[in-house]
Amino acid sequence: MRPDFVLEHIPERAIRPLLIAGAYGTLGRALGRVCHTRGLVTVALGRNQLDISIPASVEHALAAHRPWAVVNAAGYVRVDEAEADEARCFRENATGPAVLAAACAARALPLLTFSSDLVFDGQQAEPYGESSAPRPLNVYGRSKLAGEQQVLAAHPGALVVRTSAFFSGWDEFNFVYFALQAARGGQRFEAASDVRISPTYVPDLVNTSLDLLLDEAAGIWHVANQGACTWAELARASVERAGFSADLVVPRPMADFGLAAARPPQSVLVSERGIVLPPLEHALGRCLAEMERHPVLRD
Ligand SMILES: NC(=O)C1=CN([C@@H]2O[C@H](COP(=O)(O)OP(=O)(O)OC[C@H]3O[C@@H](n4cnc5c(N)ncnc54)[C@H](OP(=O)(O)O)[C@@H]3O)[C@@H](O)[C@H]2O)C=CC1
Ligand SMILES: Cc1cn([C@H]2C[C@H](O)[C@@H](COP(=O)(O)OP(=O)(O)O[C@H]3O[C@@H](C)C(=O)[C@@H](O)[C@H]3O)O2)c(=O)[nH]c1=O
Repeated sequence: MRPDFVLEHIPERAIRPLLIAGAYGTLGRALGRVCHTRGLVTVALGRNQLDISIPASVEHALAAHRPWAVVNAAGYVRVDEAEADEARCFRENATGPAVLAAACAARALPLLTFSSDLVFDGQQAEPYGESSAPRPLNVYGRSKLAGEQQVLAAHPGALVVRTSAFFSGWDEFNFVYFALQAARGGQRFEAASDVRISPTYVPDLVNTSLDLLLDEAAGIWHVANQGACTWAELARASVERAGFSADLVVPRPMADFGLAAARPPQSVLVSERGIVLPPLEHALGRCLAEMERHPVLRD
């Protein structure tokens, strides 16, 4: 059989890479790791190699790497700092994704990008589905909503995954890690007892988002683990399951934290479109098992 005949029958995604923008944040690193496990070839670009808000930078990266699809893991996630840093927050969460979307649309490339539960105001009694009306309460939420709208206007086939409250055993930049770190040091950990969220285990998020991308899903999808709890309940469950006293977790009203940005009292996500992730308890168990191999639980 001639080699060129064989190549004709290999799918594009087996010979062209999946391009990951914002590859060195929590989500970007997890995407790289899961793609490696799944045998998906990637090209991982940090801000120095690809600034998503600069059209020439995006054009250069797409021309140089010829990906079969693009995943945008970049973003501005400092919710309180965003209140006084609106221009940069919008550049990274709205302009950047829109620039990527236009460039991908021009090349008919699939695009996966991420949004947040903070597009909602928390006034609805029930969990939020994809069709629920967004009404953000803070600059970060407004920037994510603008990003969703601008991406889908430029590239109606883009996949926009709304997700929330990451936790992971793969890095130290998340709430579960902070709670365990405090407990391990015998310190009390104050956590909000009046804000309900859908905590999301990053490996589950990444696997499901990649499945949706490979299935050529488009539009807005809610992807979070099944279940909901307050930040205080999440801290308590994490600390207890890791073998520490739950009394170390001190429940407090969110107002006591004096944060710059308003948070919705609830931003629980469900999917009306049929996506179901493993239950939160199961995800937390896997996260803690992963953390046993991590310094947080070692002496
Ligand atoms: N963390 C969470 O709980 C949630 C996150 N999300 C969304 O998930 C995405 C990823 O979040 P997460 O991994 O936590 O964030 P991180 O802050 O860990 O990573 C974001 C990365 O994006 C990079 N970046 C920022 N602006 C640009 C740009 N213009 N061009 C290229 N890279 C850029 C940052 O680089 P640098 O370090 O140089 O700034 C950083 O490496 C975001 O869109 C966020 O809104 C959604 C819901 C929940
Ligand atoms: C540090 C800390 C925070 N909290 C509360 C306040 C806050 O709402 C929440 C987590 O703190 P953060 O400021 O890290 O997260 P916050 O900015 O509220 O959370 C959001 O991050 C952005 C990026 C998103 O898109 C959301 O989905 C959501 O996860 O927990 C405590 O209760 N105790 C603590 O010790």
